[in-house]
Amino acid sequence: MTWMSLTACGGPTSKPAATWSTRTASPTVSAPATSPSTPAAPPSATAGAGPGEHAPAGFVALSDVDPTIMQDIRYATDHNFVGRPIDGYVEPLCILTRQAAEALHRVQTAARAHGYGVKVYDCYRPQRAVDDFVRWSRRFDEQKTKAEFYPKLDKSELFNQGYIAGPTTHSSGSTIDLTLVALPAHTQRPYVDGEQLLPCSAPADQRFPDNSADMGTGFDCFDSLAHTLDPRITGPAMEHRLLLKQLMQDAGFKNYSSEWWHYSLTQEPYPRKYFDFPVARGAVS
Ligand SMILES: C[C@@H](N)C(=O)N[C@H](C)C(=O)O
Ligand SMILES: [Zn+2]
Repeated sequence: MTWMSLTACGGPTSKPAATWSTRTASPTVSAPATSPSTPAAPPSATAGAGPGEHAPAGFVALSDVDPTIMQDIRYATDHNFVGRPIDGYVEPLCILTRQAAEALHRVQTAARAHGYGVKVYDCYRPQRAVDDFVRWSRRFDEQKTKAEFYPKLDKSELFNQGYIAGPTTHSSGSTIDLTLVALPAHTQRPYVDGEQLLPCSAPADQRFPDNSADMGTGFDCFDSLAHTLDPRITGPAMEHRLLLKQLMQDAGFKNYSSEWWHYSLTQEPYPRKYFDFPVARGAVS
């Protein structure tokens, strides 16, 4: 994907969506809070959900709350486990409930005292994106980025083993996938669609050169090495995971033990609501 997909807020990601309006409140889908779960019965949140929907009250663009938090919104790009932009990601943008965004701003302030900044990979995730993941998981011939994101796992296991959830708490707007970046942040080279892929579970100098602190694996590495407290992760990588965990817990977030990058606000304003408005500037303007 392009260089422009990795930005600090206030950069090129924050341009307004040009083509769609804000005519209705977003529908929600209520589904059992069984995250993560299997893809057997995807919710039908997309029914009647056109591209003109607006976020409910209380959703914000993270860049409006803290423009210093870096954003690398992978599902708006080719650099993710599917290998193309995902349905519903109109723009590479982090949208969150105001409570989650303000809590993340506190994390950013605390992280700076340790010499780090926060970088988000995913924030609010529309239900239509989850439905896209489910459809993709059933097409066994599509393995474009297996070599990087799930080199040791069969694709059919990704939902079963809890690496992808449907429904997901991301759709409630208070769950974030994120990492820490040592400051000053190094420039990260762009991912080029079709480039040779390196396994996310390889040592830091042998995987995609993300500018984040070494967390022991890359983001969305569907491998047991990504389990937050996996005992094979030691030294600086485990220290980075534990620092992120402490900073996030102090701000009211809880980690998902199978993914070092996945955190949910414990006191979230929309529990078990699965929204489906698009990820686009116009949804929160
Ligand atoms: C897909 C990954 N980034 C993630 O967020 N996984 C959890 C389990 C989810 O989908 O909720
Ligand atoms: Zn997540």
